[in-house]
Amino acid sequence: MSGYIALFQLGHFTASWSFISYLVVTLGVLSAYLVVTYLRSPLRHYPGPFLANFTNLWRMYYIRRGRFHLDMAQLHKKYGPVVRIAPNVLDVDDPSLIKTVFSTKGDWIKTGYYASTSVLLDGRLMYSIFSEPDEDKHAAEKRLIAKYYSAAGALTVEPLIDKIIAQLCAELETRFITTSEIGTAKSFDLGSWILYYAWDVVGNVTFSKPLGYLSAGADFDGTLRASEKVLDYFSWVGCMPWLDMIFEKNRLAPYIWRSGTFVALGATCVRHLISRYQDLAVGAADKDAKVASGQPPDYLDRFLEVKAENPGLPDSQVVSWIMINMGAGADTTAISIRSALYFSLRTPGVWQTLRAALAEGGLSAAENPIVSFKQARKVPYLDAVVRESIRYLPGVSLGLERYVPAGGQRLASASTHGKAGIVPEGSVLAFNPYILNRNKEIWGPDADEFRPERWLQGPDETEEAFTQRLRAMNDTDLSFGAGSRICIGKNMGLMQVYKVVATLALRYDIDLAHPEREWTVINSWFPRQKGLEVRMARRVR
Ligand code: HEM
Repeated sequence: MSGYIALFQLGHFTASWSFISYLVVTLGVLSAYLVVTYLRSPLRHYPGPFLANFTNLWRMYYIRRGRFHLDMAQLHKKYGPVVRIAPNVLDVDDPSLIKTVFSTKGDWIKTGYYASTSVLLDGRLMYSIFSEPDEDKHAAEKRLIAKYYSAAGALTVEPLIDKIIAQLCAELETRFITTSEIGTAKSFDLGSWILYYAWDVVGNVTFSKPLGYLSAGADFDGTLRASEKVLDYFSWVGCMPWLDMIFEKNRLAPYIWRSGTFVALGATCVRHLISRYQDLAVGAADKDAKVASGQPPDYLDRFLEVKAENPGLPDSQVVSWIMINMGAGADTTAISIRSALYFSLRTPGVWQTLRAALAEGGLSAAENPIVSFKQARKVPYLDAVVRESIRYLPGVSLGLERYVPAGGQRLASASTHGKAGIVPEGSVLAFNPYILNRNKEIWGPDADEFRPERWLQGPDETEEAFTQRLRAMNDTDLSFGAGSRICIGKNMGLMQVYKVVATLALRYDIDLAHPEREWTVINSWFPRQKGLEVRMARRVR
């Protein structure tokens, strides 16, 4: 018996010993790897959080917390304009570099961060216009569809947008706006309705069919939640893009991880394309007949037109374009509309000034039940409110990352921080619109305040001084990116913010239900807000 015990103890001891040996070896290898990573990094002299010296995990962890824009603001306060946030990545708050990095030359390539938004097709990664790293391929693709998103192109879908704004108002009036006394109005989450609206717009401009969220008053098929999950995933996995191959971009992933987030979005888009082909086959979706009946062509009509003009263009390309409208067009627009409403309602005097400005601009609910973009653009204070809202909380509030091209890049802004010099080719510079949009040298000491007036000429400001100030603001504002990779949907997104804000302001009295409460912002590349609770009443004055 005692022999067995001795043997067991020996076995136990041996097992513990081998476990300890493995642990020591693993920790040793890991430490050596981290130290070598640190020593090999040409960026190690730049300041930043200690752990970010060794691994991308620091950045990934903080991004996953959903408040990275605020974390970065703190870090820039502490370390200055250049902060090292990973062994190979610097976050840069230097407006003087924007024209170099975000130019139309296409020498600053998008990093692997963007790749996870691509889909795997027949075992091959299929880049989208958003994620394509090859600038020549990107330019060739963009050329095919850019005109449909230009200022003039976006105007052609305005009637499709108007229909959904009308539906938004009708749904709100039926469900919540039942009185002209704001004191007795019931409170509700306007933020969710703005999201339903934005997704229905995407459906209507892309397929001439709203997706049905406004009429359901809910995320009835889970797509909106799925889209949030896609963004949550994209925001952190991009820090170590190879992880995407394990979690998503392989044939087994959907079975193992039940992820398949981009796959699900892709499948929805394929369904819409098949449905259009079926309609075309029975003569139910002919574009010319549609136009003859007074309806504008939708984006899918346009994409199929491009496909017809370019034989050989695969259906997967059309699906990729549809996915862009769905994935990039709805959440960003909803976020920007929510910001314009929330910050204007919350900042004393702004909402009242906006309503007075709309009236001075000759707009009224009776004459302009749905405000046209042309009319909205004529009201300078509305323009100021929209631009300030997007500056204050840009629809993308994580770093726009680019690889430093051949020859490296000198960072003048880092000269006060140790061994500044040339950042070598292949390093990554990240420009976070949220950070640049709060740069005090450009926006003034009150950069952290919401103040639409900054976009207007001051009472004591000369024309020349204002022009100069405006130019500096425009050149720094990365809310829609810039250069060859500027947002393709900027015109369509902006048009909706102007129209929806003006229409709601003219038609309704709106109060925040809890003015004392801050809303919640979860930053997953798009900073989505929760808690735009309001009371709304029919406007009688
Ligand atoms: C107010 C709403 C919007 C905001 C704030 C916004 C913001 C941005 C930003 C900051 C970028 C630059 C990304 C980078 O350089 O890394 C971008 C790119 C892009 N956006 Fe938007 N966006 C908005 C609306 C839309 C809409 C409606 C669409 C739909 C078509 C869209 C499609 C795209 C595409 C395709 C790109 C990539 C462009 C390229 O790489 O050539 N966006 N957007």
